[in-house]
Amino acid sequence: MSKVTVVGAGNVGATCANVLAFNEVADEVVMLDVKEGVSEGKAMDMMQTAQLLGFDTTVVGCTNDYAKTANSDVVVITSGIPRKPGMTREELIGVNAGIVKSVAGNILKYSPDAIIVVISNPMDTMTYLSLKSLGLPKNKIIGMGGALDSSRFKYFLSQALGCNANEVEGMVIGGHGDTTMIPLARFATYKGLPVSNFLSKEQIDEVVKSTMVGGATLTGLLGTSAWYAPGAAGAYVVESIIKNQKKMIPSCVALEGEYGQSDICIGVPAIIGRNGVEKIVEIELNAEEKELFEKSAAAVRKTNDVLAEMNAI
Ligand SMILES: NC(=O)c1ccc[n+]([C@@H]2O[C@H](COP(=O)([O-])OP(=O)(O)OC[C@H]3O[C@@H](n4cnc5c(N)ncnc54)[C@H](O)[C@@H]3O)[C@@H](O)[C@H]2O)c1
Ligand SMILES: O=C(O)C[C@H](O)C(=O)O
Repeated sequence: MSKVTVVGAGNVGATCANVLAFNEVADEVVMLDVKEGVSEGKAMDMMQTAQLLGFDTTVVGCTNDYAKTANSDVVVITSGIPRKPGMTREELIGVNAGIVKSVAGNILKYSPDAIIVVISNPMDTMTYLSLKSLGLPKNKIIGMGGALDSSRFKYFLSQALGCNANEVEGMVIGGHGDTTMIPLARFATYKGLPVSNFLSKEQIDEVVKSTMVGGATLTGLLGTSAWYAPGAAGAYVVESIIKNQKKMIPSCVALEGEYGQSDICIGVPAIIGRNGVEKIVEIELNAEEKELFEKSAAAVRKTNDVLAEMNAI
């Protein structure tokens, strides 16, 4: 019997729960929100698709009732405010730090063994906050950003290549921010061949730029931030945990010396399985990529420093 809780039944949380149910990733999916009746309503709506779509997962909604989340194997935290056009993710820290900290504490009371997947923004800092405030082993806290950013990278590459996105491989590491993401173009491939065989430097630079502001572009179009790919990316990480798939997923994890960094949570390739972060994969970065990674880590640290100023850690 596997159980996943999604906290925050807004755009991202409900989409994540829907994908988890549709793909029968877990036997039970619980959605929890502070808004009276919203989780219950969305859960009922999803359950009314079960016969149409043919899934057997049970979806349960609740209003702030953490007892219903008890003994979850994985808990996904999406609670908090999204940005509006023109804002950065970092500007959300003032409101979201308090929400994420209290949610994470409540979750731990009922599911002490759960693996926690943090989605709320600014995600790298919210992951660091969860790690520091919960005192859990570092393998149990995973920030989701790299799965989404890599998916966007592959999308933009496929558009430039004029090919099927499923034939493209690529990874984005670093922070989940408009200026901190590092799409690793040097390692990106189309059918196993370096994309530089097919695209000019200018085209690749354009893809990198579009990827980095992928979230901001959608926020401009939608008036709030995106949810289909973010929700699906959250479910993709959860599936690798629940089914012990041990996929290599660029994820925000605690570093202790890897990539020359310590006391930080930031995006690097990691093997994600039943124990959460099973292994951090160290890839050989060149001088330019190393410099970008150091700059990205410095920016993430600067946002983490705000947590102390707020007395959140
Ligand atoms: N890491 C990523 O890749 C990524 C991707 C997309 C969105 N996000 C972030 O995810 C968060 C949610 O985005 P969204 O579009 O779903 O927003 P949303 O406003 O649609 O949903 C957020 C939900 O959280 C709920 N909530 C607020 N406080 C709560 C609490 N204490 N307990 C439980 N629920 C609470 C709200 O009632 C709301 O329903 C934002 O911070 C956004 O920036 C991150
Ligand atoms: O862009 C945002 O603020 C939401 C999210 O981090 C995203 O990348 O879609």
